[in-house]
Amino acid sequence: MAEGMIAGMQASGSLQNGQIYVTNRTNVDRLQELQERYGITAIPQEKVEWHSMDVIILAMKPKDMTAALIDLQEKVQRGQLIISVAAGIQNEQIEHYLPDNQPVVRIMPNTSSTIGESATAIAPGTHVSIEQLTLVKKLVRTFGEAFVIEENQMDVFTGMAGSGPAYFYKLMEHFEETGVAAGFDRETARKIGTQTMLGAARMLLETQEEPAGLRKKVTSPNGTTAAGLEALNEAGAGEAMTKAILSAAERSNEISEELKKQLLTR
Ligand SMILES: NC(=O)C1=CN([C@@H]2O[C@H](COP(=O)(O)OP(=O)(O)OC[C@H]3O[C@@H](n4cnc5c(N)ncnc54)[C@H](OP(=O)(O)O)[C@@H]3O)[C@@H](O)[C@H]2O)C=CC1
Ligand SMILES: O=C(O)[C@@H]1CCC=N1
Repeated sequence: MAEGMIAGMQASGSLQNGQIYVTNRTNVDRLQELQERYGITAIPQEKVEWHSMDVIILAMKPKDMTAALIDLQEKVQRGQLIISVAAGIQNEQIEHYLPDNQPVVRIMPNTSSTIGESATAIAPGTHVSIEQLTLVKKLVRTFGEAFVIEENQMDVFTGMAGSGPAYFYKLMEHFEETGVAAGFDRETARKIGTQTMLGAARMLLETQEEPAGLRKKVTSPNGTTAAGLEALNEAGAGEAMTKAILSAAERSNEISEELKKQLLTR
């Protein structure tokens, strides 16, 4: 996810390469790769001048978050803005490990940040100033659209947009397989699917019409789309989408509960 954000930030031209630093715990080759690919500064953790960073973005797996925060306790400056992209980890849980009144913001991007098309949620913690929130919005907009939400909406946002690209890729896999099985070569089947998905998404964005209205315009009485939609309904496609979003949201909540248990022991 970090690479996706870096790619989007860099391509936006809003940030200079010299403004972006990236680090990790162990994988030196990965750092080298990121530095070569994006022209940013990739350095081992011990060489990071933490005090000179305007913003520290935490993009490790939720399971690695507690250790990372404990490590950060000594390094973070008072008032320094901390952004977390970790699914399921609440601002309060992050604040718990950091000095009093540390400004913390949770964001939930998705991998479409790579091409500047993420739908990213922003949920500020309790110690974030208006200026800092403005800065986060500006940063997030370098890799897509920003949605400022209440933190209690974060689990469901994660189910919708954080995980969302995977649902559409999964649909595309089926779309493509069906085309291939019917005799199209894979490349053509993928292009047909991609253009169809892109066209539908742009119609929604550019016409501002209701999805149901656009659907009706495709659906001739007793025609092919009606047959296709009936099959989708019979297979429970609508319910499946709702279930996917809610299951992901539930998992986000579970991750938060798992961290709460760790919190009791540290
Ligand atoms: N993948 C996605 O689509 C999305 C992911 N997220 C969130 O982003 C986070 C990362 O996910 P993802 O990119 O898939 O995971 P990855 O495992 O690909 O990346 C995690 C990175 O964190 C590094 N890391 C772990 N601990 C530390 C530490 N203490 N200090 C510095 N670096 C550390 C790891 O490197 P090393 O092991 O070398 O330290 C690794 O490069 C998760 O919290 C996830 O919930 C949010 C939205 C979407
Ligand atoms: O699968 C995950 O947990 C992460 C968070 C949202 C998307 N990917």
